Amino acid sequence: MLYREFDGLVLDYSRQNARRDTVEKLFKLAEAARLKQKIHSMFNGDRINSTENRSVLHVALRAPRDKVICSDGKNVVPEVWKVLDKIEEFSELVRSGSWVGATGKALKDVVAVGIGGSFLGPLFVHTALQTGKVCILANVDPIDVARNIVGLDPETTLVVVVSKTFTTAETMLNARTLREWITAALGPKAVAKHMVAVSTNLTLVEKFGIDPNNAFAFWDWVGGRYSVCSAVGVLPLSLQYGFSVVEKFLKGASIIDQHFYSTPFEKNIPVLLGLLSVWNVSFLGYPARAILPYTQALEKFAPHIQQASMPLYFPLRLRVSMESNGKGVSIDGVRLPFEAGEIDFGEPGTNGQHSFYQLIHQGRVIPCDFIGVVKSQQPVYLKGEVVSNHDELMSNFFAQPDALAYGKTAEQLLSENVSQNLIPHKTFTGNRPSISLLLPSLNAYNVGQLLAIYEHRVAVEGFIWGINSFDQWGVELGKSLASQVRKQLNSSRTKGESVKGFNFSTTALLSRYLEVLEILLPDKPLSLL
Ligand SMILES: O=P(O)(O)OC[C@H]1O[C@H](O)[C@H](O)[C@@H](O)[C@@H]1O
Repeated sequence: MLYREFDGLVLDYSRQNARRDTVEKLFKLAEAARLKQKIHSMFNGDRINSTENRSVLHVALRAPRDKVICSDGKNVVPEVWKVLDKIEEFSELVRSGSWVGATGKALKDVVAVGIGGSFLGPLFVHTALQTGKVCILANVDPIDVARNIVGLDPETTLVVVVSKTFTTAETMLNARTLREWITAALGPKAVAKHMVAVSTNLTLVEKFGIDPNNAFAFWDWVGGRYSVCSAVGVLPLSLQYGFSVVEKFLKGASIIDQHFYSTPFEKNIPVLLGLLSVWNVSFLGYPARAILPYTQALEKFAPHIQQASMPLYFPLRLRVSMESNGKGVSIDGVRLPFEAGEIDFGEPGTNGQHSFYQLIHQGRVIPCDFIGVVKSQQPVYLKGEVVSNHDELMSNFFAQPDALAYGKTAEQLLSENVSQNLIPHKTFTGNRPSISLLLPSLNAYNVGQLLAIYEHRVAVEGFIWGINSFDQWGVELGKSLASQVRKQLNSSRTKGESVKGFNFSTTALLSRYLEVLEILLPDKPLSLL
């Protein structure tokens, strides 16, 4: 049966372009690729991220206290829990109003600043847990920062700077901007009460001026895009929802870790999903995947799985795959003779149905992940209606996979008296693959399960393709070119130096930018804060 259940979750993969014997062959492929050994290597703390010489142990971040998971022969679980305990204590102090700001007032708002993995995971989980309005986000664009602190009072705001390296240009710029916002209003000493940090680089945290006692550590065996279960996500989310809620999220992820590690492949949800993705990408040649949650609360799930980047803002009152598997060489550095990775995109249903589904139904073949939830976070029954608004939403969740799988034939259209000229336009070939994943509800525990399923699915794909899913060298090239441009802008703006050392096209565009800026920028620099 192409249907699996685990711990309240249901996976239906009967609408793939794969038969039972295809799945059997994929298990053989897994065996040939030594998938089981690779999974065990990851959990054993082997340095499977070989280009960075690091273990990949995000599973340790959500392991129960008594579990033993070693990196370099040392059990890392006690260190993990030391930080979790510190977060619990700190977030309770802030939430109860015992931690006061520089002027003695309790803190009401949290602004968390980060980018990439230090942003998207917390944003996804925050958006999933929040039943009310989704908060506004801030980008490195100064106007966004300015807009997002409108209405916030430095006296009652806590800034959490989230950066694994504590060197990322965008994050550090935003952190400096917010430091200035706080110190201008409350004086330099206020940083101690209004700014905390999450990082692996505690030396730079201290250099920045944040008290090391107010820093929450994580470790180089946690990849940025796999860091939401570290202090990166746990601190801001505990400040927002309380530690006990975040603990449930960690438990949900941990139960999937155990399932992934020990369940035979035929019943192993992340393994089945990973193998089917490899089938779709490498054998059927479908380069994209649509992630379509039928719940608005998962609107930031697809961006997290893509691993895009933007800074974030969390009002306390009440906010992985393309970076991982977007590789062109094998783990041994040999150019791949096939395409790896897929283009992930998505929107919650039914919104997506009114924008890009036409392409999915009749244009390109794009395997779809339909994600549905049985119990709505906010059920609404209108007077006189038997079905709830949520049932209406879920009707679409059930209908769309069939529309894709079965399509509509010319014969059916003829029997419906559709006019001849419209028949080609209304014909749908069907045979378009999808999976359906049904969660019992969208509480913190289920969100943890969902996260871990997708994290491990990405790992399975990478293990089969023989690539390193845990490094991201492609990101570095853009960063170093941006830094050259920044230097040029600096020397042009301060010393009037002309643009040099770039290709013709960039030189022309950059010169034009500087020329127009000269005309448009007023004499005095604008302060947006
Ligand atoms: O947490 P940071 O060190 O500031 O890094 C933030 C992000 O930087 C880059 O974009 C990396 O590709 C991401 O994986 C990382 O999450």
